[in-house]
This record gives sequence, C-alpha cells and structure tokens, in this order.
Amino acid sequence: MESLFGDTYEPQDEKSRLFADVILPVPIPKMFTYKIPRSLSEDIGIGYRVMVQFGQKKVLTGIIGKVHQKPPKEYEAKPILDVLDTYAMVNPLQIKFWAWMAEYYCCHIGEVMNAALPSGLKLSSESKIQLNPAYDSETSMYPLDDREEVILQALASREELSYEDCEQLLGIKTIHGIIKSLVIKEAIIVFEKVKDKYTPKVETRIRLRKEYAEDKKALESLFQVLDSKPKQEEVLLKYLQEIPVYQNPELNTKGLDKKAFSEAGLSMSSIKTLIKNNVLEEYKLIISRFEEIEESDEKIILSDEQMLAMQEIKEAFEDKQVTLLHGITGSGKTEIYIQLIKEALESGSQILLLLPEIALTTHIVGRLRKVFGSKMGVYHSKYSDNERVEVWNGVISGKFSFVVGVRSSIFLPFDSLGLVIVDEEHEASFKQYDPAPRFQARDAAIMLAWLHQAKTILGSATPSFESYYNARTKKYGYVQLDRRYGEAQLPEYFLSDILVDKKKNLLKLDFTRLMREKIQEALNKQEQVLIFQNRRGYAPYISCEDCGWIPECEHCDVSLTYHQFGEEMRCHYCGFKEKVPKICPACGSGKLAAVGLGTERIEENISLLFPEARVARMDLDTTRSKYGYQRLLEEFGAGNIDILVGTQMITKGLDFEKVTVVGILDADRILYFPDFRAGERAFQQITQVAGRAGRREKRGTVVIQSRKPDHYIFEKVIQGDYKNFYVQDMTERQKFFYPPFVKLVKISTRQKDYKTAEKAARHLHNLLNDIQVKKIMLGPEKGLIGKIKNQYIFESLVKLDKSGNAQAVFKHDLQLILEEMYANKEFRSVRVVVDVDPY
Ligand SMILES: Nc1ncnc2c1ncn2[C@@H]1O[C@H](COP(=O)(O)OP(=O)(O)OP(=O)(O)O)[C@@H](O)[C@H]1O
Ligand SMILES: [Zn+2]
Repeated sequence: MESLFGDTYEPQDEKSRLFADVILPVPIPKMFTYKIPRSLSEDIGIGYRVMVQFGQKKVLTGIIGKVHQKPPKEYEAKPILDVLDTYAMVNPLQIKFWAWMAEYYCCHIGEVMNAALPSGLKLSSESKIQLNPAYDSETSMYPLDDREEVILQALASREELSYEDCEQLLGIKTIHGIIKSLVIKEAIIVFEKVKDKYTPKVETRIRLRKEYAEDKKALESLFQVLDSKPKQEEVLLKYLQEIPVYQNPELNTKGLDKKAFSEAGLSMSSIKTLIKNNVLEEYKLIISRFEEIEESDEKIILSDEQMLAMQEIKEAFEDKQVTLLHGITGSGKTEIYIQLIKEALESGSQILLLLPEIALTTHIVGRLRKVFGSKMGVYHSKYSDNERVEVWNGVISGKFSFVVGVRSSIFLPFDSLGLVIVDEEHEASFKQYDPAPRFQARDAAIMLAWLHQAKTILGSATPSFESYYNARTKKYGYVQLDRRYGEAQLPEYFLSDILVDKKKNLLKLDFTRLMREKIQEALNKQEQVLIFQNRRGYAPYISCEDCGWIPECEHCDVSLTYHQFGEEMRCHYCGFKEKVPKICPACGSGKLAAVGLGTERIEENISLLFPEARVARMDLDTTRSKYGYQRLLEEFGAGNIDILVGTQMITKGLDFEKVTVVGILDADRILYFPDFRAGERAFQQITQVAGRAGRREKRGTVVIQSRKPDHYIFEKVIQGDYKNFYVQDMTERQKFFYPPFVKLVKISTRQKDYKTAEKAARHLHNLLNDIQVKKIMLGPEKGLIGKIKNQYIFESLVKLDKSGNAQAVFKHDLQLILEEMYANKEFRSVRVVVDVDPY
C-alpha cells in the first residue's frame, strides 16, 4: 500500500496490513496465516514459495495460496521469513485445483501440494555449523580434543561447514557426537540453511575476447604473436574453424563448448594461457537438459472414418465438455489425437496428453516426437528431479505448450489448457492408491480441464463402464470408430483348455499344444509373439510337497513370491526379502517346490520349449533403470526379440507391425478377482492384449489358455460384444448398489495391535453410520489383505446416494469425526485412511 509518509508511517490497525495464507507440507487440513513484512510486500503473491516459522522450532517452506487483509482470530500471525522465488512457481488455477482435490478426496491441501510439486522444487533445509562468536579458546573452560580442533581450525577460514564437510575433514562417517560436544562446549552454533534441490545444467564455454572478435586487424597481429607458440595457435585455429567470426563476428557471443577442445585433443594448458593473456575468455552457460529436435512436416492423411470421427468430436464439443472416443484396438485413435493437438497448438492453447504408464509413454513419445519435435514436453517418474523441474519451468515459460505424461502431469503449471486427452482412459493405473491424495487421474483431469474451460477426450477401445455410462446418459459426447485402420482386421481367437491337455499329457511346461503350435508357426515365419501373464517373479509361492507349508511375509498377510534371480523370496507389498530355505522349516522335508507361474518362469520355460527363439521379459523387475522400457521396446521394434513375455505393461497401446500371435497363459487369474469390477477388467485386459496382434495386413492370432474355456466372458470378448456385456454387468451393479449408481468411499483403520485396530474400526463405523444421509454401509471387516507392514487393517465400505448432497454432507461430517477420533487418547495411534472412489 502506498503511503504519503513513506516508511515512517505505521498503520493504526492491523487491517491495512497484508496477510498470506500459506500451504504447508503438514497433515493439518487448512492453510496457515502469516504476516507479509513490508519489505517483502512488493515481491510476493499467490504461488510464491516462502519460508515461515512453524511451531517453536521448525522452519518450513510452503506456497502462498491466498493474500488478504484479515488477521487470524485465534493466534498472532508470525511474519514470513523470506521469499524464495522471483516469479510464481504455481498459478492461481493450480491452487484452485489443489483445493478441489483435497476436498473431493478427503485429504489435506498440504498433501496435495506434496504430490504436485516435483521434488526438485521442494526445498529442504540442511544443518550447517559456524563458529560461535562468543567463543574464546584461551578462556574456555573446556579443552577440545584433536578432532574438535580440526573442525574449529577449518571454521577459522570458512564461514560455515555442512555435516558432510566435517565428515570429509575427519574421514569418519558419524559426526553427530563431535558436533554435539562442540555445541555443549559453546564453540559452535548449528543453524539451518535452505537449499534449492534443483541445479541447472551448465556448460563451460570459451569465446574470443571482444577486442579480437570485432577487429580483424587485431586478430591478424595476434596470429603473428602466436607464430612461435604452435600449441596456442592450434587452439585458436580450432576455434575459428568452428566459429567463423571472420565472416560473422556475432557468432562469437555464443562461443564454443570447452569440451570441443579436449575432444579434439588440444592442450588444456594452452587454453589456460590464452585465457590468462586475455585472448580467450571462459564463461558458464545454463543449458537445457533436453536436446533440440526438429519436427517433421510429414502430413498425416486421415482415413474417411477418422475424418468423420474428428468431425463428430468437434460437433460433440459444441455442447459437451467431455467426449468419449470409443475406437477399437488399432483403429487409429492416436492419429486423430495428433490432428486435434496440432489444431489446438495453432490456436495458441496448451494441451495435455495423459497416459496410464511409462511403458506406453515411451512408445507413443517416439511417434509424437516426429510430429512435434522438442515443442513437446514429456513428464514421468523416470525423469530425474532436475529434468522434471525443467519441464515444469518450460510449461511456465511457454517452451512446452504440449505435454505428454503420466498421472503426475495433471499437476504441471498450465495456465491456458485448451485440450486434455486421456488415452486408455479405462486403465486402473490412473488411480493412485497410496499415499494421499488417493486420486483418479482421469477424473481429476476432467476437473482440471473444466477449471480451464478446456475440452476433454477420453479414448479407449474398451471404455470404463462409468465413462460409457456417462456417454449413454448424454453427460459426455460419444464417438465411435469400429474398424481398424487400413486393411487390418481384428484377430482370430482360440480357446485352449488347460485341463484337457493335462489329462492327455499334452501340457508341456505350462504351455498347451495349441499354444505351442501357434507360437512355432509365428517363429517359422519370422513373426513376433507376445505372451501375457500378470504376475512378476518366478512363481507366486513356494510350497512344501510333503506338508503343504507356504512361506509368508513376516510383516504382511501374504505369501512370498519366489524370484529365481537372487534365489530369494520377496513380499510385493513391503519389499521384505528372504533366502529360500534348504529344508521345510515346518516338517524338515527337502521337497520344496515353486508353485504357479510368474513372468520369470515363463521366460525360462519358453527358452526350453523354443531354444532357437530370442526371448525377453518386460515387467517391473526388468524396467527399473531409466532407459529400461525404451531399450526393450526398441529391441522388440527392431526385430531383435522374437518372443516378449510381460505383465500388464505389454497389454495396451503397443503398436508393432510384426506381432501376429498373442498368448494369454492363465486367463482364469484375470476372471476370478474379488471385486465388483472383475468382469469389466477381465473383458478389458483380454481385449486389449489381444488387440496387439495383427495390426497390419496379416490377421493376428490370439490363444487363451483357461481351465474354464466356456466362461461367458470369453464369448463376449471374442464376439467383440462390449455393449451387451456392459448392459448385463450394469444390471448387476444396479441391483447390488455399485458404481456408477452409488458413490463408494472406503475407510480403513490401521494399527499394529489387532484388537485396537478392530475396536477403532467399530467405533468409527458406528459414528459414520449415524451420519444422516442416504447410504448403505458394509463392514467393518478385515481387509482383503489383513495385515500390511505389520499393521492390521479393517475396512468399512460406504455406498452413498448420488443424488442430492449426500456426498458433501458425508465428507463434511467425516472430517469432524476424524478430528474427534484423533483427539481420543485411545485411538490416537490408529491411522485412518479415507479412499474416495477406491477402484
Ligand atoms: N491416417 C493414418 N495414416 C497412416 N497410418 C495410420 C493412420 N491411422 C492409423 N494409422 C496406423 O494404424 C496403426 C494403429 O493406429 P493406433 O496405434 O493409433 O491405434 P489405436 O486406436 O491407438 O489402437 P489401440 O487402442 O490398440 O492403442 C498405427 O500403426 C498407425 O500408425
Ligand atoms: Zn510384506
């Protein structure tokens, strides 16, 4: 606020002061109000990162969510200590989006912030030490030992030291004892220093000094001087070769990467001399971590069907915010996206293409790069922290107006989205289960688009039933593509009965005869095969053939998965590992056998059955490295792999010309899953993986192994009868009150002690039951997995009426009940997890 009296003016009342509500990374459901000191009021606003005092001892960094003039009622606002940015890292639309997410998914806005910010933008503080100015070694009562002396001496010449510095100085690993002792002896002070985790990538560059670059005569006489110094002359010549300043002096400003000299084998000491003699100069340049890629002007010509679909999408957008693009596998949805993205870019708006998995992102990015070059940003967890900050900043600066990414990319700082595309919208991996916010990225993306007044396309060959429901009830637009692009046909299906083959002794290493024959045929013709099994590791478990003992995790209620690699058993829930015992600890028998099929074992079996084939495996274990996916997909695309075994990673979106056979080894595992969506998921998974086969001229083959080949789902999949399957399934859901007819909220209580967990669950359940809204409550029951990481789990399921304000009222009361629970001594140690739309 401008004041006539300049700085000497003191406002009469608090009201004319500015306050900021700051979002802090703490599990408390609100923002905290701080005073904006006058000295900072010019450089502060929504979305700036600030440092504040929290409680007695802590200094935290948070983000300003709101600026206003209302002092807090319950406490005296403390001042903001410092601003960390020169521009807003987060825009007001994002804050709105976070607030919506916290409210809808019943979590704290600080938790949303935590999920939203790439860790490179989160500040951490580091403990440092400095000399205590009051300390005098002559008069101190406490003598220092040798190590303490070393540290004090170092502090005499350096203002501060980190703990790490001290460790290095002394060559030891644990420094805390020594630091503590120095503090007690009042020789040093420990303080916190905030550090930015993001470090820009810098290149050291060399250029000619201006005097020479802009004056040819000076340059010529320089060469005369260097005549007797051939090594320096060589350096200069190299520079002029690469940067022809003779022709164009302006080129000199950008200089040359210092590495170019060392790579050419030139003498570094000559460069040093030239710098010292003011001929060359060295400077640092901040460069991007992403290389520049030119887009091609290759034109895509859409087929008549695709053109029509595009037209229909645009028409649907006239009165609908969301349109479902239901196009069968291989119908060419990606090409339609590309066309729509191009048009949106031309109109100057931002675009987000959301994908369910990194494997798929890697695959599609290859295709999109050719069209969009480096205008397109990519965002996922295999990127380093620094790279993610650069994408974030690139969205702010306008460098990336189009981003392709997974779940977390909905949090990027878009300010003018025009189009959001969610591909494979039915995918379960859009849901984040842990930690909070437990959000569904597709649903959140629709909300995000709505905040921007942008349009959303949901694309899938097998839409989620809730999206299809929304399309049928005209909430969403609906566009269909029911032919594959070009000459390609849908694949031919074969059901293969595992039990029949077993009886006839035709089952070899878990492959039926039909499966083996079809694979062999493909190999003979140099075609490729995909084998799908949704279970990683070697075998689901190990069992004693004599007494039936099965090893279980010490911390969770699950059996351990056997991984042949490393000869160990692992818990897929908590990461616990154990060596396989030599004899059964229960009965002493030596007959321990691996039971069941994981991807590792399938890979091994294939190598035994088809020794000539080149086999590879794609699952979580083989794609841990940064380029794991890319390498496998490239190798497969280049034809260096004949058979690729994989988990759900290989089921969707992949488009490889030479894949003609797809095998599903254990379809029953997909069918029988205790969930109301089991049928829908089975239909989707089988159709999707089958859809990888025969995507060009040659028709593909799909072999499904099952113990129940006459299950009705197979029939529906084979007929491609999505609609009737949907109708049938929906009648069940309506009858038994499942989404989309009700809203589900799952509430689980977790505690190390079984009894307390159960008691808390009952207590909470009763309180929730009393909330006056239309609802059905199930539970509390022991969770499907009763114990994870030593915590016993009990669950209540709430089915809320979708009409009226049942949801809002329930969520509001739930908040109060939880606060009460936490205030109750008995249940303070119980963790309550609320999951809205837990599927
Ligand atoms: N207009 C077009 N011009 C040239 N090629 C096309 C065109 N449309 C589609 N294709 C090709 O057809 C194949 C299938 O297309 P695409 O991968 O987009 O299918 P999809 O609908 O995404 O299928 P899925 O749901 O199985 O992922 C791709 O190889 C794609 O390049
Ligand atoms: Zn475990």
